[in-house]
Amino acid sequence: MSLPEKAFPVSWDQFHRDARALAWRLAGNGGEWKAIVCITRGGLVPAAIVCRELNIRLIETVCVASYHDYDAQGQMYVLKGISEELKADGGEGVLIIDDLTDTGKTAAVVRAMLPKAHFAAVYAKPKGRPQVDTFVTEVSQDTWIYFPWDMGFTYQEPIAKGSRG
Ligand SMILES: O=P(O)(O)OC[C@H]1O[C@H](OP(=O)(O)OP(=O)(O)O)[C@H](O)[C@@H]1O
Ligand code: HPA
Ligand SMILES: [Mg+2]
Repeated sequence: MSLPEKAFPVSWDQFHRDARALAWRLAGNGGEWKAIVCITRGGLVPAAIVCRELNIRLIETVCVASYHDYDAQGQMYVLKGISEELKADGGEGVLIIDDLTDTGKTAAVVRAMLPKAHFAAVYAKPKGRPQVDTFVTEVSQDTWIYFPWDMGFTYQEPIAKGSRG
């Protein structure tokens, strides 16, 4: 496993704030969204926050898996697609939500299913940006975002090492 150069750890508080900021941006777009399609699993958390803020009650999932070990992206698997009802009109008025876009490959696969939908992610890396209509924070391509649901509390070595005792 090769670790990425830079780390961007995100706490639950920070994620809640950033997902709410995404909702504010989407509200500012003047959009009336008829449904959310969230890209599992990472998109489930921001989708819960955005649907509460924007009063959207029709929530669909598209189940995509690609990363198996940190920065190694493997084969893309669509485990569950989107309902025919939401795909009608090319997804006009539908909001697609994910936690982030990295290379943009996941976003491209889902966009192809709903070409007229609006794609929103909380975080974006430069390669994925062209796939995203609305996002909150950009981080560099060589940064790995650590989400709070993947983390736990651990002891931190002091910056000046060797002074634990
Ligand atoms: O822009 P890309 O390079 O395609 O990467 C972004 C995708 O990778 C992660 O999902 P992952 O496939 O790891 O599954 P998960 O959401 O179940 O963790 C993340 O949640 C995005 O969906
Ligand atoms: N963090 C977490 N999951 C990811 C990332 C990332 O930076 N890129 C692709 N999946
Ligand atoms: Mg994902």
